[in-house]
Amino acid sequence: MEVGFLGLGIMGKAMAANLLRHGFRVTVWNRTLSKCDELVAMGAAVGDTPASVVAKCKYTIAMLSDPSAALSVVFDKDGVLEQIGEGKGYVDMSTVDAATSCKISEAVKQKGGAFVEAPVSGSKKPAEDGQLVILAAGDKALYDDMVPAFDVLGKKSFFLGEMGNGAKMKLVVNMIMGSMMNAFSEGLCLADKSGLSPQTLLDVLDLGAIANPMFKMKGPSMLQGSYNPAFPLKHQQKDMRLALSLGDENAVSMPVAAASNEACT
Ligand SMILES: NC(=O)C1=CN([C@@H]2O[C@H](COP(=O)(O)OP(=O)(O)OC[C@H]3O[C@@H](n4cnc5c(N)ncnc54)[C@H](OP(=O)(O)O)[C@@H]3O)[C@@H](O)[C@H]2O)C=CC1
Ligand SMILES: O=CCCC(=O)O
Repeated sequence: MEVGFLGLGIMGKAMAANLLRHGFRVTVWNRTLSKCDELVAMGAAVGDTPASVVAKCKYTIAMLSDPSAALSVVFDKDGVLEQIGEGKGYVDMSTVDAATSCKISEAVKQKGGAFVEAPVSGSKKPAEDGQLVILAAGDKALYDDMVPAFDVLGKKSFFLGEMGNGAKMKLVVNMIMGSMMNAFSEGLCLADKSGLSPQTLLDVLDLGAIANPMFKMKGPSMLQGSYNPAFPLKHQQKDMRLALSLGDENAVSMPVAAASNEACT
């Protein structure tokens, strides 16, 4: 199966590498083209523009920072829209809002192409290990075509129905995660400043009802003050902001998320 891959950041690089390791023919593109070099060394081809990748590949995946980047890659000069068409599919796995997904979907469909939004839960290591959770929505036929790729990229894929449901599910998940991480950070600080051992707190939490893989993974690094980004704070804050907008659209009061968003800013 030949796949185009647009966006080789923390996630995209790991995901494209995974596809290559599993025998997919992959043509990559990144705004900063030099980031393609590592994937080329693994056997990837390179496209000069998003349009050239879409022209070459029946299916193209994108993994980009935010709504602005996702829209730019589709609508700008040399973008996806210049080459998408009948028989081609575009899959955006970035974390964006539903309105962005729907705008891309309408434009791709007008050109005769098919579109699936498929944001993911799971960070850098799950991306490297093919253990992401894929939250897809949109064109069911394209989703079905992409299952072999999704099965390599993730441990579970959900098809959530109409366009926008993938984006909304992802934003709800990351709103909860951002709120949890704020409480976790405050708890570690309170333990430390009140004379308790933060390590003992990690041990207690890991044995109790609120034990979870994220605290177990992030806790030790936080105690060591090691913050090598797996999920950049700018993206978590983007997600909190988009989730709060989703709350506003649905008249849902979210004071915890609002406070957490302020802490991310
Ligand atoms: N990191 C994580 O743990 C997770 C991240 N996500 C989501 O996945 C997406 C990618 O995240 P991540 O890989 O961490 O982010 P990075 O910041 O590492 O990479 C962002 C990518 O987007 C590209 N980009 C940014 N702006 C533009 C633009 N205007 N035009 C074209 N390309 C652009 C960057 O290109 P360049 O290299 O040129 O800057 C890069 O390839 C985000 O939506 C994020 O919220 C989802 C799950 C987990
Ligand atoms: O969007 C990124 C979330 C990171 C994770 O799910 O661990």
